[in-house]
Amino acid sequence: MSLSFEGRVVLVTGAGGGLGREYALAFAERGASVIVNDLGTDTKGGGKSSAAADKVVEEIRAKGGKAVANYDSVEDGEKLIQTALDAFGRIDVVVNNAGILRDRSFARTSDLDWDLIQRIHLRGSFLVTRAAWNHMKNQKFGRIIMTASAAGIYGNFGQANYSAAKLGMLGLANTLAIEGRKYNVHCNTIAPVAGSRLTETVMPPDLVASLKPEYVAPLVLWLCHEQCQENGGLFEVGAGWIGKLRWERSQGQIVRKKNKSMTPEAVRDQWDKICDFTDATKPATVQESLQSMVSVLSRMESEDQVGANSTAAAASPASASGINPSMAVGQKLPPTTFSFTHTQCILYALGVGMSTKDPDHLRFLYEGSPDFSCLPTFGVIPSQAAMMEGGLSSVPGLNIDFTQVLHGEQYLELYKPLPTSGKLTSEATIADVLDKGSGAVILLDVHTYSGGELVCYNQFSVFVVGAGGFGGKRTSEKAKASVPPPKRAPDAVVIDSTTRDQAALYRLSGDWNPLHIDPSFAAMGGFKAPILHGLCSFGFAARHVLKQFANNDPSRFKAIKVRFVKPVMPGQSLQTEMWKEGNRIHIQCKVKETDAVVLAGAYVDLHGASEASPENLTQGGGLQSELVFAEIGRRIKDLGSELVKKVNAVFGWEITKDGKTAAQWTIDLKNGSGSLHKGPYSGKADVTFTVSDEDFMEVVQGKVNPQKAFFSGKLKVRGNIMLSQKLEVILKDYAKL
Ligand SMILES: CCCCCCC[C@@H](O)CC(=O)SCCNC(=O)CCNC(=O)[C@H](O)C(C)(C)COP(=O)(O)OP(=O)(O)OC[C@H]1O[C@@H](n2cnc3c(N)ncnc32)[C@H](O)[C@@H]1OP(=O)(O)O
Repeated sequence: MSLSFEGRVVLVTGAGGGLGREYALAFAERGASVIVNDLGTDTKGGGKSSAAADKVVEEIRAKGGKAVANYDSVEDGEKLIQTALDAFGRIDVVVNNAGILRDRSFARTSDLDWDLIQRIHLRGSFLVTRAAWNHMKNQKFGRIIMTASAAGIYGNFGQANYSAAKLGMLGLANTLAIEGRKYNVHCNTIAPVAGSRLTETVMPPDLVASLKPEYVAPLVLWLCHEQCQENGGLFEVGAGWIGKLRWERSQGQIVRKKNKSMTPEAVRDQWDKICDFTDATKPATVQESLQSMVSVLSRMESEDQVGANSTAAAASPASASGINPSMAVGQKLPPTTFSFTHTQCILYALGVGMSTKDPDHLRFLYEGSPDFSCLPTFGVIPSQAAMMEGGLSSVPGLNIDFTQVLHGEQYLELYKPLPTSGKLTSEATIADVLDKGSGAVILLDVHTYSGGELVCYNQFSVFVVGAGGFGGKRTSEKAKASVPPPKRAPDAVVIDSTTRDQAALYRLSGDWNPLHIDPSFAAMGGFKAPILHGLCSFGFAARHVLKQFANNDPSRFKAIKVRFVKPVMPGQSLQTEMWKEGNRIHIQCKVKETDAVVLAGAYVDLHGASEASPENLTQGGGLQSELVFAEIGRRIKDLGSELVKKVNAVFGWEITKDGKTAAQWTIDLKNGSGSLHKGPYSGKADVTFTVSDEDFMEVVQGKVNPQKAFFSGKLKVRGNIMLSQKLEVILKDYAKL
């Protein structure tokens, strides 16, 4: 099928001769209505005449084509576009071709030589394109051509002004390509070589003769056709040949050590490596470019730890081609350290939809709450940092297009309740790589430690759309399986809205993937708008279960598994359906507005309400003070009537234990507060406790059963809330143990 431009309206600037004229004739010949713009100046911008444009319009009309002339300067961009709208009612294609030369050696380039060239080429292209931009966006179609030059790409003696303007146009085109993509407005750049009024001043006549404009125009027509999806490309074209250009970057070299200054001598000493293009990479986006910078930092971190030396190359987008499981599986990412305070815990809780509207949420939102806690699903955050900062892209055998990465599945298991502040170290390993046909699945196992003790384990399943078909296996025994829910109506359903800014808020917890905020990035992944983080919906679902089946007690949480089957858009409502089967709560989440299942095969495993007996606490012997106290708190809460009796005896107060008004007890060493509550935890703390140094030591060392210590009076309860200050001091001292 020949390429038709029937119904399209095309503006060609500088179309009175040379390349511009050729484009205008070619577009018209294929049915386009053409605006032939030419100011009628000479090659240096002098003089003015309507003759050049008129002549081309006549030529077109003589052949039965449609064309009108325009004689305005490209600096009057609006007028050019108005001509198109007046004559034909729309504008589909802009070919920025007009230009003049003011060649001078750099030393002799005057302000005027400089300004004139920038104004006509760069500013003119900007003004004409801007005038057309909204029309193109609104009609969801537009094609723009920028005319650069080899002089800009490579430099050329005597053309400093022209080179600068021409490469400026490439920069303009690169960004327009990104901004226009989702509106089907594409922008490409050509660097043509043709015998024209401009080139005849710098080329021998016989060469000019062989470089005919008609050997350039077909590329321009193709790039401007609706069938062509090329966007943001740069092409050299001439004499019937076309080549595409792209950036290449050497693997480079890290020239400083962490926390050390960077010296010119280090740069000198590594110069050969910095400039060595062996295994060069080809970053195509700012994201790809920055990705390697992020990885460089984490690599420095790991070098600092192991004293190794490495190149930034390994941190730059993988130079291996495609997915190669035999290279990738078993690879470890550099360990990462995640330091956090209550601020991150609260920010995360807000990110997964907690709100002060619900009094139950206060314990996760206010560090002053007596039972202030970290949501269990916060456990994914330090681990994710390990993957993102650790540079998945740096793993040999994983050459991934990050615009195609989706979160496929997630498993999280906690071995201890998460602290509300601290330092966690994570180590990630590529557990397996699967070929799912429509995509590749990368399984990452991440273990997170606090001071050498395992706190949680995550398995991330990363789905790379379109990266399948590399001949790998389809399943893995290492994958944590998802489990379908029972075939009966759910035992409980919770409906909760996400907000329009849910992803914008959630990302502040550390998942900076532009897919969730940047419309152009989302468009590259094939989405109409940025989508919600999978782990945000996951956080919503988990807290629904925690509220429904565990009275919001984070210490009851054991593990969660989720598969993300469809994206969620910020602002949609999540409907979590839950089935209780013993300590396993099966879950399924739908988007309420569309009824589409978005989380499937999911479950939360809870600890039973009386799974850990106080006796068990002493068995480890080496339990840390914080955990002992957390457990004491949990057990005291479960002691029921015994506790009620004891407390009532000590204070003469009445605390009932009838489920909802159960006495609750928590301790947070970092915040130095411990309290017994009368009634639900949203109530005021009524009672504080204290303990002597020796007795506390005995409990910590596991020599004394905390339950017995409590009832023997070694762990004393006091009825004066003001004593919490004293308690704080005591506990802070012990926190150092
Ligand atoms: C450093 C980087 C770290 C990155 C971590 C993540 C960063 C985050 O910022 C990114 C996100 O949060 S993205 C948002 C959350 N995720 C989503 O919205 C994805 C939703 N899911 C989908 O669109 C499809 O399921 C889709 C597209 C995933 C698959 O759909 P299809 O291609 O149609 O697949 P289908 O034909 O149904 O099945 C083919 C095989 O693939 C398996 N499969 C399907 N969905 C899967 C999923 N979600 N996870 C894992 N495997 C999945 C199927 O089971 C099938 O395999 P098999 O035949 O062997 O069973």
